[in-house]
Amino acid sequence: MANLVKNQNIQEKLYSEIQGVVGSAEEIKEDDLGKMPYLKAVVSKGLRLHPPTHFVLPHTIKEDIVLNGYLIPKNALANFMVGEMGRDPKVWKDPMEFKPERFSGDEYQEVDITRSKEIKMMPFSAGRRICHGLGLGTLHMEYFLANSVRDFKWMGVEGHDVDMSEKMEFTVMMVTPLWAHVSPRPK
Ligand code: HEM
Repeated sequence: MANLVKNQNIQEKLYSEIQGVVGSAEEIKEDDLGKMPYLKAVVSKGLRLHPPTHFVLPHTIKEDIVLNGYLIPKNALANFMVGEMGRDPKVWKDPMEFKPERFSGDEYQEVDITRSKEIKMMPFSAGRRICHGLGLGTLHMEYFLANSVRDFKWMGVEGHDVDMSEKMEFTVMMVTPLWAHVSPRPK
């Protein structure tokens, strides 16, 4: 939401997509979400830059392996820097830019969320221990976002610039909570 408050053009593009799919229908249904590639791109972009957790759960190495010349011994504990992966300038051009277009169309297909082809970001982790709530979590994010943007316009508040700095708590939180004027959109 912070990125949509900061980038009103992206919020409006998202609103147009939602309007194009559901018009003035009372409720946005789960089936409608599948017809909204830009919505999915906005959610993916948010997860790439701001995964709720910057680490996965620790994993135990089952046998000695050599990775990039480094020995990772059996029984070592390994973790994955999920936050850093999504911001890696070797993988992502302008990594700190919030540009959902990057995930639209063919490129969106390319960055498959289950990471079966390649791993460029892994907010839900990857492989056998991938988050069991991936489907439910994604559905909730898309459903919440689509309904929040369809029914309300989210705008910044004077004197309260959107501050994207983060702090680590149980999950990663904003240092300065988001301030926004939320006004109903015309039906
Ligand atoms: C945006 C929402 C969510 C994100 C980003 C997320 C992310 C993650 C991550 C990174 C892991 C660690 C996986 C690993 O160790 O490799 C994980 C594990 C897990 N998540 Fe989620 N999660 C989300 C929502 C949910 C929800 C809604 C549920 C349940 C309804 C859930 C259930 C689980 C479970 C059971 C595990 C443990 C999997 C295992 O160790 O085998 N998650 N999640």
